[in-house]
Amino acid sequence: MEPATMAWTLAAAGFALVYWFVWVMGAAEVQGKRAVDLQMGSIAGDKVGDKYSQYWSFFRSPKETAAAATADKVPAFVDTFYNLVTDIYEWGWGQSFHFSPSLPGRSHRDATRVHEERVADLLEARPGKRLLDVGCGVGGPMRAIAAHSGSNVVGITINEYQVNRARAHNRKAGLDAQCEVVCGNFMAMPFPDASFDGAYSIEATCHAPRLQDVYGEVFRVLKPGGLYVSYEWVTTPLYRADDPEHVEAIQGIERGDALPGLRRQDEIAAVAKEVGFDVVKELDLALPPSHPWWTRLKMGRLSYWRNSLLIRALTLLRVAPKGVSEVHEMLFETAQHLTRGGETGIFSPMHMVLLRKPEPAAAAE
Ligand SMILES: C=C(CC[C@@H](C)[C@H]1CC[C@H]2C3=CC[C@H]4[C@H](C)[C@@H](O)CC[C@]4(C)[C@H]3CC[C@]12C)C(C)C
Ligand SMILES: C[S@@+](CC[C@H](N)C(=O)[O-])C[C@H]1O[C@@H](n2cnc3c(N)ncnc32)[C@H](O)[C@@H]1O
Repeated sequence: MEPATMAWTLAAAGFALVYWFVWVMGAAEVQGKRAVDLQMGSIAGDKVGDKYSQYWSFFRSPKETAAAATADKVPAFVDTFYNLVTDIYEWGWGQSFHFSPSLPGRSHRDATRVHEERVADLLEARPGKRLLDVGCGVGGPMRAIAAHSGSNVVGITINEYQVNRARAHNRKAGLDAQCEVVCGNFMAMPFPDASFDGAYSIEATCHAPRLQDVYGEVFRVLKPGGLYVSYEWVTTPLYRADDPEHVEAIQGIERGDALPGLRRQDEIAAVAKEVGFDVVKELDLALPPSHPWWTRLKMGRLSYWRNSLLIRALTLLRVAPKGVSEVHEMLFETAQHLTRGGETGIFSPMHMVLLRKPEPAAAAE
């Protein structure tokens, strides 16, 4: 081959390789977000590093002091966290920001959908019903539940960037007539009393410093007789506070997921009763016969490596803002702690409670 032809062939092959690596390999789990679209929510490109340091400063003071002194600062801290991670989550995981038990022989997408549709079925959702999605992310569950049940869903999230992403996805899916999204704090919701037929939260209330504050609000906005399903992040009875390995995994999960402190499994139903709910059902969906929820994290090692490389390249080329690599590295570490929590059985991200707001007559008994 002529040297010039050889050079052109090599250049074309190199270009094709880079194109494949960035556009194809780096494509989103669920079509939509690509590596080249990674932003840091509503944070300006040159402020990502500062915001990332600000995020970490929350964990610097001793735990007890931090929890007490900063409870009122948690929503802002959680908002910063979601500005930092939303695009990476969408790109590397999909539009549903939660785990699900794996289903042998079926895709992650199917497993996610089944886990979401279970919520709609538990709520007996159907056309004409108005549901509340407490901590809705970019709306993956909301769209699955609206499509499956025909009900209307209103989602609330503290993060404005997620509101815009969720609205765009709703329009694209043709579900914007059924799905609405509001920016606000689920501990002080901008909805009138008794304005929803049902409510659910999927892996979101773990961000509340006091579970009473969010469960109390859900109780207020539900109609009497209305059902509420929550998938809660908890430590299980296998967790030992005197085992350094257990403590390391749980603290790692808290630091990498913007949690003011994980709750024990037995606290959930107690808080629900305290705010007035009847507990209809309580079940840890992570326990057998369910298949492990953490295998999806373990299987992704090769893609983490690819993603990390891709992010570094895009940062160097100034396509992705500086600081994305650090955030990605933090998520990689968090994935190890979550996997450890799953393998040891000390942690569950899907402790399910089904609650009912009593009818007035029943409440008076
Ligand atoms: C409910 C919450 C979030 C749960 C999960 C959706 C996310 C927890 C950890 C996240 C991830 C970890 C590793 C990332 C990987 C390094 C990257 O290359 C691609 C994205 C990840 C897989 C990312 C995806 C989302 C999680 C699994 C919390 C916040 C309450
Ligand atoms: C892990 S994501 C789960 C999102 C969604 N439920 C899903 O499964 O895709 C947690 C969500 O809770 C929201 N959230 C956390 N604290 C909140 C608060 N105080 N008020 C409103 N939303 C909050 C976050 O903004 C985010 O959308």
